[in-house]
Amino acid sequence: MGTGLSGLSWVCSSLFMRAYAHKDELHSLSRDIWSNPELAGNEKHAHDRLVRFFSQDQTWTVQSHYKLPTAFKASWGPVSGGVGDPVLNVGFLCEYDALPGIGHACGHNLIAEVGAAAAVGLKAALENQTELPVPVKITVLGTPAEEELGGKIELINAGAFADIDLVFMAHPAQQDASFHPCIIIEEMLVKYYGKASHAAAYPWEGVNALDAAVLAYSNISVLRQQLKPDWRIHGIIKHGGEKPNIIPAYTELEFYLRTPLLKDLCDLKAKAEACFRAAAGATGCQVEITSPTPTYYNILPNATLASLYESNGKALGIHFPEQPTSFCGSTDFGNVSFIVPGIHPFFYICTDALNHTEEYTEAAGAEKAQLYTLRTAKALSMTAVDVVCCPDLLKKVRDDFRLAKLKQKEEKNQNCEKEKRPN
Ligand SMILES: NCCCC[C@H](NC(=O)CCCN)C(=O)O
Repeated sequence: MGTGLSGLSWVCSSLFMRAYAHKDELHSLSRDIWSNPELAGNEKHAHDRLVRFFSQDQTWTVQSHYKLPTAFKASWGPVSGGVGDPVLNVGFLCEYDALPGIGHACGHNLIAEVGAAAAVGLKAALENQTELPVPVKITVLGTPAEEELGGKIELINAGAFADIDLVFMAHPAQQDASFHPCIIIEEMLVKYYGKASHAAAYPWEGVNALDAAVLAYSNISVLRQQLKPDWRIHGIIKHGGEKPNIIPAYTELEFYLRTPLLKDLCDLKAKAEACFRAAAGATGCQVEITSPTPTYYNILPNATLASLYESNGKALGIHFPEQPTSFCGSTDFGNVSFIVPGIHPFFYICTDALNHTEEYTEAAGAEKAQLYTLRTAKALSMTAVDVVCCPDLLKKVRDDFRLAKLKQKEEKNQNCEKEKRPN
């Protein structure tokens, strides 16, 4: 195989046929994960299932429980190149955590399938190649706990991305998009401490922590009217008391704060904190405010990878609407995008249902999502093939990455002091 062939012609010759051969196995993989939904950090069944999937082909080296109890790593290669040549390590990410009560309502079972399928597809295309411009290795990382805790951030901190050169994953949504920014998110946990008393006999002796929680919730609702259209703040009361005749001595709220820019997040945090503290003042409660999980960053764009993905996707029949999706979520892939050049496209799965609903859970397990899922995996593999085969493209991808980071750095310089983000 020479270096001049496009990803598409390669794929037509080998990858399509061989990846197609795995289609039932891949569907069974995602269906099994879908049937056994597990919350962030507890994805034992999914971890074991994915480890088995890769271990059955002995050309993969598989590390279970890789740096985190439910993370794994599967590596293949390097192929081609001479001894001592620098290796290009292409990463694919699998997510597999579910949501409380509604299972795989964000379709992370399909993210696992896309990651596995794209890696298997790339391996099929590269197997037996001896004339690649650089030796290539494939790494699949099982990245748990996206919905909560930020598994990828823990893996970054543990060095799991240190030797990866490019990273690919894709997320199910309402339409196809080669790039969607995803916004920064920070969590706020608010605890009010009051004083219990008999609610009928001695109400004047109590300090009502539920009143504080309700006022806090209302303060935020009032604040919302004055926020910028692309900011988000939303929360729940996690603990609201024990019994109507006991004045609640303790309540707990969990809020998510989101903005596209870090400097806006600082403003939003300050406004939210004022709302929470005002509720404490009004009721006489003590308040404790913490951010229990790390901040998820926005996704850095990579124009070259996005445009290659779009061309490959179009060749496979993917339609990319002019009007980008209004999906306004957040992901710990954002933090990865600051460390390694990569893409996180969105893909349609043959439903109008919205993420985080029971209808979406059903769609993520349905047979009809398969065509879209595997087509997405193929487009990712083809994009990887393009970059692997063409050193100029690899250089462009790396230049885009540097440029995007530089732009963010300029933005970061306008931020409040205490915010940290990788340079
Ligand atoms: N610590 C809270 C993280 C919430 C992340 C969650 N992610 C998703 O819904 C996936 C969407 C894109 N990956 C969110 O609420 O945005």
